[in-house]
Amino acid sequence: MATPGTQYMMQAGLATGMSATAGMHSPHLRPVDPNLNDPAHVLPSDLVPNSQTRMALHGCGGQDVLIPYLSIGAWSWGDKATFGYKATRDLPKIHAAWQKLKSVGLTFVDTAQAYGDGESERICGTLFEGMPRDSFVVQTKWHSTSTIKNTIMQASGPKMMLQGSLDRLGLEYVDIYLVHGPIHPGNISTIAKGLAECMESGLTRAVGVANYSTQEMIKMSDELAKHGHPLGVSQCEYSVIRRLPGTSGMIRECKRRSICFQGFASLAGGRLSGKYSRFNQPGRTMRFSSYPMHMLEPTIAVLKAIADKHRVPVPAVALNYSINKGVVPLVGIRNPEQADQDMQALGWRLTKEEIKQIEELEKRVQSDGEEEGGGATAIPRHPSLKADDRSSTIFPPSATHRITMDRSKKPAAIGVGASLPQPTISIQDNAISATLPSGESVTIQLYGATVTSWKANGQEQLFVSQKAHLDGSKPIRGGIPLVFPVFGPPPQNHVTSPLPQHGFARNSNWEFLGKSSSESAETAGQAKADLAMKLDFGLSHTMLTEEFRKAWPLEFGLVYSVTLTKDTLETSLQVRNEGTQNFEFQVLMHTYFNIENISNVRVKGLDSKTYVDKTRNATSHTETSAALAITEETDRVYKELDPAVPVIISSADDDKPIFSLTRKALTDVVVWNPWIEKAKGMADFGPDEAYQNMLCVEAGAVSEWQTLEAGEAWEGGQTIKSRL
Ligand SMILES: O=P(O)(O)OC[C@H]1O[C@H](O)[C@H](O)[C@@H](O)[C@@H]1O
Repeated sequence: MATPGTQYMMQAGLATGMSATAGMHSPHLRPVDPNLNDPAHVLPSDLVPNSQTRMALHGCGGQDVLIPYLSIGAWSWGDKATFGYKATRDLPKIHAAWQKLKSVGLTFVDTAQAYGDGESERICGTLFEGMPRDSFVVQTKWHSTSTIKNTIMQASGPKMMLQGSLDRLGLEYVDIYLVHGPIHPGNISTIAKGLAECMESGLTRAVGVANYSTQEMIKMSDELAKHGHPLGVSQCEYSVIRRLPGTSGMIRECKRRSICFQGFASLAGGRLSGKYSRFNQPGRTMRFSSYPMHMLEPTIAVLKAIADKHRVPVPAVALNYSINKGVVPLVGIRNPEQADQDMQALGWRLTKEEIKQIEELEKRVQSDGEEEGGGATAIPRHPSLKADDRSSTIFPPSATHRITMDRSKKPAAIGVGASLPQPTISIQDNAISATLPSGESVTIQLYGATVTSWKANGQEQLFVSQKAHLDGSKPIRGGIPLVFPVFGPPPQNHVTSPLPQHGFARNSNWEFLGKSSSESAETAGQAKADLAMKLDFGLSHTMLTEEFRKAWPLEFGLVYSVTLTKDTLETSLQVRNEGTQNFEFQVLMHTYFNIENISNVRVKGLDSKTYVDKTRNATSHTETSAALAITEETDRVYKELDPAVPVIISSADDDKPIFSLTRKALTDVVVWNPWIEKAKGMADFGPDEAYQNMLCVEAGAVSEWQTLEAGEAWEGGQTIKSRL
């Protein structure tokens, strides 16, 4: 079985505006530097592929997989969330389209475990029935997200999941098996091992990657080579209006390594099919390259003029362009009419002048922040896997990138499911907000991945200073700043010495990696699947400012997950060492709790614990109070706590708990209140008396250093319950 809800994950990625080649999608134009244009990878000029022509793609044991120059995209088959699939209406049309395609020899289907939660693969199975096995080529994809299954299975994940795909397809082997995105829990060498096993056990003839950056693709190619296997395919978004894999050199690198480059969303979600206009916009779920149609009018006019000249339909011109550029285009086909149009992409070639005409236009339509072609919408990249030049797609190019969605064009919060009330997510001013149907909500700034609001029971649970800077100029005073890789002022003569207080995580721009609603339910215990939402954020060394990178020149990947359930807020951090040397770090979740009055709360669960009192020259003491009252400046690091035993902020009046805090792998708890003088002294703290309305109880691993070996990962987190 495919993981239930994966289609909603994919849909959520689309709904949040993530784009296939530029992370968050913006309709703002930003021309591509024409000097980046690299024609070196074009299809040899003497080759005019028709529907019978085959390309050799490198597979296991020196055997080639022969594929047509055009692939049929099967995402829409069975997918309700994005394509509104209805079996009674759509299945007969798919079968009719298949008959047409089959009759001309176009029998190369691209599907995935995630499409329609496995339904696409099942439909493919019905198409292949009775066909000789060598008369079609099927490519499917391992849904490589960090699910519990994938995490536990590591290298055996791909094979195990491929078995499920084969069951749905009704086949003994697939021709090509791709990793759907670089978001797998294991590192690339682990996944390469898994892919090698898939080939060696005869379950697939070739393997490939989708949505990888060039560097990741190279790494996978090198890792597979260690097992004696080639990387056969690299797949990213590519179309007339999204040529980044070409301009960035990715396709050239594919050519150099004899990797078949495939481009998905070849018609930009139907925008290049000629059937839409500014008066007839495509549906909101068609979010690949979702430029407003009026912006594409000049492009479509040129495509149309060329189409008329060659007496072919507009989509055939767009697809022919991809083929000319050395790309095997994938095109979603749902009915015989589309099959008819798209198959006309073959058997002729655009002239050089026509290509130039299209490219002149294309330069005007490129979107913001784009680099090269990895990172699909549905499968955002995993920062811990980044080992390169940030030349990927989900991570925009500049370390100071922001979501720059035009507010007027920005989608409102969009439900991610169809029937039951579902959580919603929205994007506002560089922040992601999630709201549960029951009303609880959370907001996370991309700056620092700082949680700045958590509303439960109709009340704000977190304190944020009225003078806090939310513009990225300073760490945010309030909410839950994340402290990494050093707590407090860094020690002298240490690798962290050049860093500012509390490190760089709270003052770096993070990437939103996507959401899931099914996984979080398991971690949240009682919460139902549709009543929990997990939002993932990523930061890797390549995303740091130059200054931070210099100050801490280690290769790392962080994934910070914020999970909202009806009763809890959970934050957890995964730290991965992506380099070749060990490193040390400290981490802390610096939660500012919103309280009515400091004199009316007590902190419990610290009794008999040793603490370092930072207000008394960092001397050590033992806590004697079972219910600690805060009556002065307090700055203590309590050590060696059992993470499973809650630290509780309770009411002094009736002893009732207000917040409880349990932890995972975080054995220290810092209690901090600046009190009167310090509060006045902090420029970003206000109003002065607000010290009475906040208390920081911070879960961390700060009294010692955590050592992380090369290639290893560490994970820790906290779960907060409020107004119990
Ligand atoms: O002002 P910041 O750098 O945000 O630090 C705020 C506080 O964080 C922690 O609670 C430390 O224990 C305190 O010593 C520090 O004053």
